[in-house]
Amino acid sequence: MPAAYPTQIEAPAWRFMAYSELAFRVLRRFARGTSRTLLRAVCRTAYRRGFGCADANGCARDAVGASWIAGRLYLGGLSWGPSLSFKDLAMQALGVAFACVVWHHYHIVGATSGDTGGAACRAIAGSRKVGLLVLSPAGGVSAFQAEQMYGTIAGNVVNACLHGGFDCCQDVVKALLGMRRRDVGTANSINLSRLLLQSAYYLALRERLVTWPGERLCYHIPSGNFGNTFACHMAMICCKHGFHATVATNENNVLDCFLKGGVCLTRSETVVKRTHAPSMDISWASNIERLLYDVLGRSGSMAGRAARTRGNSAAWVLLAHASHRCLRSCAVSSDASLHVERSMLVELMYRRHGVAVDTHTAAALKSAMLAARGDVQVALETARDVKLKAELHGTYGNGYRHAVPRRARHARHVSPACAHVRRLLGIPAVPVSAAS
Ligand SMILES: N[C@@H](CCOP(=O)(O)O)C(=O)O
Repeated sequence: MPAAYPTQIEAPAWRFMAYSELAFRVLRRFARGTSRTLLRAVCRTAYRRGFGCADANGCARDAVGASWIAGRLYLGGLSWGPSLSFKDLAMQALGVAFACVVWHHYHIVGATSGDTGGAACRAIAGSRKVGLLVLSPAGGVSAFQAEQMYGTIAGNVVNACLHGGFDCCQDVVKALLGMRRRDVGTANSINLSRLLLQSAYYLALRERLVTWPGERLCYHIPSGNFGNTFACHMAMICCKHGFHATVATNENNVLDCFLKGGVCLTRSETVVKRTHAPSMDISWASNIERLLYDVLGRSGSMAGRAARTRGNSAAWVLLAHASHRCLRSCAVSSDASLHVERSMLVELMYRRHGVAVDTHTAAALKSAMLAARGDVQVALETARDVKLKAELHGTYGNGYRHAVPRRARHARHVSPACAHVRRLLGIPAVPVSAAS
């Protein structure tokens, strides 16, 4: 957690600033001890590389943009990076930062339900100093995501599948980090720098979409591990004018329940349903513990006790208290969606507005469409539709070949750096993957 949040950080000039410069200005307020030259160089390098998409008119696009849908409804475009998901906005910068500041071999471990893994592979593959180990649930990612991750041919990248859901992969990552080794870090939102980098786009979009000072803006955020929403929560605290956030979830609605004043913050992994919005198929949203810390007076022990209700009924009272505090004091609300609603919205968006969205983004759009008419509503994009298209339509076509590796998808090379992490985990010599 940041020791303290900077406040009122935005300035009028931000509206016209390139995203790389704006991200640098957000970051420098949190990372006060770090060289400004280094931070600026990291942002410039990260957001130049691989974000150079042009829009339909051939105009250069910034790393972050918003497309108008109808009335006051916008789609927050965050998936123009190399792996086609919003995770690139943080992972590309982290990849550059790791390469700049790490002197010896460093090991990054990550758990993924599809997007974090792809973004990490794209950001770290080929690095000479950093090794990457990605753990994903066997059969729990889309065909495109599997090809994108398991097809990464680089000596420093290993993909391994675990039998279990995303929670099981994340538990392994947390156990590894718990060993407190200085040479092991993570690509997940457990790593606060990922969330600091993500909070920049909330401020950037707000600057671009709000036209007069009192205008209200609400972000609708597809949420699984709650990292994206926590990044928004941090941005809200730092922002002069504020905005509102709504968490959009699927049938695995533990977050929705918690934020509506119920207390079911966690469920057994066995009752997690597999859906066509797999990034939301989790039983425990890791970053909620950070929100608990903030709403429970920044007390680590209270947040820890409230978060550990798994098998501990005494903590429920504390958790119920936290849930009501969130309801009263946080500008975060929630909405859950069903498969049929998301599928209908994917279809409707394409037919009526000519916009192709993925199933997670559809959950955010549902929430945005139900929200108050007078305010600016921004549904945030999770990934480009192609990442989950095969699951809905049977194929994802050839239009996006640049986002998946061109070579054979079973070859895998193992670098000494990753072999070391593998040994730590006790993973067999040849990594097991869904592809094999
Ligand atoms: N939905 C994520 C799961 C990991 O979340 P993170 O924000 O903690 O990295 C994914 O797509 O991998």
